Amino acid sequence: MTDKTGDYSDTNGLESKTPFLIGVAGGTASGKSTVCQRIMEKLGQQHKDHAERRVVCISQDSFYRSLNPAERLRAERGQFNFDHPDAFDDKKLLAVLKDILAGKKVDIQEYDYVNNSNSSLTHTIYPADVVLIEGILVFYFPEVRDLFHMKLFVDTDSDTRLARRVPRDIMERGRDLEQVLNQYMNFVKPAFEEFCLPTKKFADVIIPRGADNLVAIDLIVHHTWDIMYKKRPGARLVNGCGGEDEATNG
Ligand SMILES: [N-]=[N+]=N[C@@H]1[C@H](O)[C@@H](CO)O[C@H]1n1ccc(=O)[nH]c1=O
Repeated sequence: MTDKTGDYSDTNGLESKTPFLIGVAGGTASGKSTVCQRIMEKLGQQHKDHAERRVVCISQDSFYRSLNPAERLRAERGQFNFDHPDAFDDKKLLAVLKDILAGKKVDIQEYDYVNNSNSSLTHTIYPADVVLIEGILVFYFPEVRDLFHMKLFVDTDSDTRLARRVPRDIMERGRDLEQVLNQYMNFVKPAFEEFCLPTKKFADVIIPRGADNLVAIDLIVHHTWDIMYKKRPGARLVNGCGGEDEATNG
């Protein structure tokens, strides 16, 4: 029988199926990306070829708006606020998410933190079952927030986040300690409190301790799996999400 949401017995059903959109918010260095990676691994998608991957992740950082010359100069001196909503091109993010929901493939630019701008590198996101979008302000813009089917907030202590952020910015983003701490105190911390933390109330699930919280991640993976695949008779379960073919049970 065809269940109320339509017949998914053919694998082509995926292309015509709206992807399950998961927003993952939280402060900088809270573990958002790692939570997304764990969810992708557990759904058995991490090592698949891009074109066949059924769970993908994009970052809100790919949607930083272009800076004018004066802003770029400030950014090089660590005097530009990348944690403020105005730093993002939310209209572009909204348009891309709507394309993803329409089952279209989209090209996403890789952000270059060293040069504070989008790099020429892009990667293609093919139609997928589950699309994760992670970023400090993914719940700030109402039209973007309203597109998510599930909203997760990664709630990690600020001191833990700072302790992670300092070495990362120095080693991976070519900054010095003084600049990192100044930027944190002048922009990152105040903007987190003013713009990011208030969006926690929109979350469906708050994940204390982020990626270390394996119980929370397992609950989220199983719930996502149930929503996405229990409806597809014959869908194969992988990576401990049930371990056997789902028969149609009417
Ligand atoms: N600076 N600062 N903070 C933002 C924010 O905390 C985080 C968002 O992922 O990336 C940081 N960020 C963003 C753009 C950039 O060019 N450099 C940078 O460090």
